[in-house]
Amino acid sequence: MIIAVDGPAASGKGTIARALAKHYRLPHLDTGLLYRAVAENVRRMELDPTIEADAVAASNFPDDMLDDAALRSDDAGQRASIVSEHPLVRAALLQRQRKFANQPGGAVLDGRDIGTVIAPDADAKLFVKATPQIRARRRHGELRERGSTISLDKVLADIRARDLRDTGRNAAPLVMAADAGILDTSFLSIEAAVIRAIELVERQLALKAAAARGASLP
Ligand SMILES: Nc1ncnc2c1ncn2[C@@H]1O[C@H](COP(=O)(O)OP(=O)(O)OP(=O)(O)O)[C@@H](O)[C@H]1O
Ligand SMILES: Nc1ccn([C@@H]2O[C@H](COP(=O)(O)O)[C@@H](O)[C@H]2O)c(=O)n1
Repeated sequence: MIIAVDGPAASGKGTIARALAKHYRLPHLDTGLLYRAVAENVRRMELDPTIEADAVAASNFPDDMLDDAALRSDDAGQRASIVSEHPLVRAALLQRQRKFANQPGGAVLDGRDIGTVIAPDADAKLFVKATPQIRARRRHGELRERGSTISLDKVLADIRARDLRDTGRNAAPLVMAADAGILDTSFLSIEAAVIRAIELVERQLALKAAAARGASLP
């Protein structure tokens, strides 16, 4: 079974995807980390993230780079959204994500284009959202806990800038798949959001099973 979880920055999609992976005993891939690794590699190689050839040259990073704490910074997220605009960078990361999604038994992947590009035939799709202010507050708290002194205003401005780039780019923009279930986590606790996510997945699985039998659900 493949579960696709998409949504904007800090909407809670990673939290939901990890919980679904645990619930259904599936492996999980946070695809944002791949773009963050390219961005971090660009920085280390002293290349320019806005130049496609530079970003492509940095797309071949070692696997253990995905565990690097540097990838979790606000800056790395911003730079990731710059390198992710390049079609050739997206192409360089495509097979790795598809291979993960199509492994025997299935997987849960979260990102921006999982339900639309990476796994358009996923068994269940969620689009996780929350208001920019709530996302900024959550991300700010998380960064402060990790020792960052970044202000809430800066986190909110960065989230808005990232939303604009992610939804406005030509290559695989952030857009909800037509067959995704919407999960607005703005006023849900993590526990309530996870329960709702499982309900949405179960509903989609039941609808697909009924369709396969030629029946319909109430
Ligand atoms: N429903 C919720 N209520 C309160 N806090 C939440 C909720 N969901 C997630 N969080 C917190 O918000 C922060 C961002 O969540 P998470 O990392 O899951 O978002 P994300 O969409 O995966 O972010 P990114 O786009 O950066 O990968 C984390 O600190 C997480 O614990
Ligand atoms: N499938 C994806 C995943 C991520 N991106 C880009 O990477 C940036 C960082 O992602 P996070 O999930 O870690 O916030 C994000 O802003 C996107 O630009 C992507 O394009 N496609």
